[in-house]
Amino acid sequence: MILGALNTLYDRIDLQTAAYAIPGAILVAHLIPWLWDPQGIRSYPGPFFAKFTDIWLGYVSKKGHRSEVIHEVHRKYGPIVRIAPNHISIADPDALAVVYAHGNGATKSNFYDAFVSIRRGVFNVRDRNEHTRKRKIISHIFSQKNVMEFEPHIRLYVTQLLQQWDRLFGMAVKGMSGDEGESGWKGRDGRLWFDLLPWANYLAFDIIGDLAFGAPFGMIQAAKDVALVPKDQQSMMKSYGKEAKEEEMMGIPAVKILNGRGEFSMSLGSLPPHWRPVVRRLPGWRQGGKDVKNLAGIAIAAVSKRLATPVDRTDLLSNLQAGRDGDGNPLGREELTAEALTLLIAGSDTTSNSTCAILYYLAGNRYAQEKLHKELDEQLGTEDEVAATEAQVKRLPYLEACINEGLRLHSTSSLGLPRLVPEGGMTVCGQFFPEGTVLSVPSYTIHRDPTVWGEDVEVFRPERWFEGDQAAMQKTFNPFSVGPRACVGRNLASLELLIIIASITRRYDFVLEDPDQKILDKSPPVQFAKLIVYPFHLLQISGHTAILRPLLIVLDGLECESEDAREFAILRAKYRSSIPVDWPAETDFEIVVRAVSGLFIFASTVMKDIGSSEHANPFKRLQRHLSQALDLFYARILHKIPQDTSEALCRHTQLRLIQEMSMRT
Ligand code: HEM
Repeated sequence: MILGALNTLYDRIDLQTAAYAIPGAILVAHLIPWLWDPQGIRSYPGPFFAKFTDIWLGYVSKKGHRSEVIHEVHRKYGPIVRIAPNHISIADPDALAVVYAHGNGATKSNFYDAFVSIRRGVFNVRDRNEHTRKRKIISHIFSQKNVMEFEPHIRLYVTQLLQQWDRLFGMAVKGMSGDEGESGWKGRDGRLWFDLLPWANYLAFDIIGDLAFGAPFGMIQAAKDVALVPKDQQSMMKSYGKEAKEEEMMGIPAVKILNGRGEFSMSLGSLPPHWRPVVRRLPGWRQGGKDVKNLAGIAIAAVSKRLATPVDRTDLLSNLQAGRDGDGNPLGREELTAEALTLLIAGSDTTSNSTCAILYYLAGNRYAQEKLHKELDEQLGTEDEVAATEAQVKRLPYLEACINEGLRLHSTSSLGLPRLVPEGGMTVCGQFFPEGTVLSVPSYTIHRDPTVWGEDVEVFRPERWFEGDQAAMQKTFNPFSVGPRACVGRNLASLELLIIIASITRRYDFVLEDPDQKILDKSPPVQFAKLIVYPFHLLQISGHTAILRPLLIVLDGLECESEDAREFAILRAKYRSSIPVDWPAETDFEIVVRAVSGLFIFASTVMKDIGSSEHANPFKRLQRHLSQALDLFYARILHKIPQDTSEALCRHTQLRLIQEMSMRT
């Protein structure tokens, strides 16, 4: 019947009429709501197309730079802008406490429907009562006490990761290269070069796999993005408790799929719900739909494996199983799987992207990285434990400032999280918004508000966390969101970041391959940085702390006014942490002589050690530092001793040092 009607219509309408009628109808369909203006928001400025259609926001989201574009829109039009026909973005820190407040009646908007797979989980459930029930079960899992029990597991995987890097480093300094990690690794200039993002993903997936399902995905050990999914998801869910056969499973790239799914859901969620079934079938979107399904498969396989082989410890899944709904009933298998999937998604790429962002900024900022090295060396001591412990990292102000500064510049959820105004409307920053309006506060933009953070908002400068208006900064800093839908895994995420960043920075020095390379603010971000990694704990390696004494005296003599000297101040502090504190401060001639000879002995001894070990590369760094130290030493100290003596001393020391070094290189 419908076909018949369409045929009749087709016969009656000629192509020319259709060419006018179709765009005309589309225009009218968009113009009427704008003229009618049911929410009374027509007066708010914003991009022209965004006033009439959701396509603008959908397009911007699909392109992957939503937060940056919205930021530019705010710079152009001011703090309150219309970014879709029914969506107002408010870039004002004061709005956070209203839009996301406890008890304000606002719910998540239909944006979150695009993130549902299997069934709604705590992240994408929109009904308030349903959310309260789920949240009660889940927040218990993430109590500070429970999170502390996870600490050894986090450290285990950080250790595995660093052992892998050490192994690759050993080969890289011999000039080798390999294909472990998504884009492989190579040795160049005696250093190890690789892309950090895949490794950060392996780490995050293995940690969350262990915490959630009692076993890691094994990505670090395999150095590969791979997870098992069932070929038939439904039947596997029905047979939970039975061990799956090998032929029922297949391997898929989990990280790739997670990223694809994030991009897909983000852009689909920005479109009106009635368009989504059509749009998801379009060529650029079909793969995203498959990713959503495959991702669910990862959770199904992991839950199935875990239920078939129970582990003798508490993990998130056992906590979920112990949870009860309002009537005292346990979660059904679908709900259990949906929540496990939520934790897998929420706890993996968030942590890995944050890790990458923080290390990216540290890699691009020598001063901050050295300062962090210093704090870690001083506080963590000289023990050669690979992964730092919670007790070691919990009160390190500079480490915390580096993490906060990284999260300020690069929050993984930097877009404004959309909330639906409840019955009765909502007044935000003096403006009234009626029921049904969608409001959001973009973290990306408020994290760059110069009135809060200062004029250098784009600069990674951890020091800002010790200056300025602390209350304003704390109020504006929003990486984990606020209110009833704030991140439930925040305690866990913070602990992970502290241990990961401390352990990596303490052990390695890293730089960007291309210093001008910008971090991309895609959500989720794509790969952005290469790291150079090499162990810097020369002194711990050498174990010759006694010989360090004269070296310190030399370094102590240096004044710290120039950039070079600042680096030496950091170096000195680092070395000092390995040495007994009862040192004479004098720099008389005797001591200078001892210092220079000590420097020489130190250098040659360390070089002997290093030269005979596989760590040939740190030697180069030491060599650079020592020759710089000597240059500065000559320039600034030697004028204090008789010239002929100093010249003889210089020549003698320099010559022997150079000879020794050239023998070793
Ligand atoms: C650096 C790491 C992390 C960041 C930056 C982060 C950030 C956030 C943000 C901004 C939200 C609010 C999302 C929204 O309203 O749409 C959120 C929610 C959530 N996060 Fe995290 N998160 C991190 C790590 C984790 C971890 C490790 C877990 C657990 C394993 C986790 C579990 C959750 C859950 C379950 C929710 C939904 C809470 C609810 O709606 O009640 N997150 N997270």
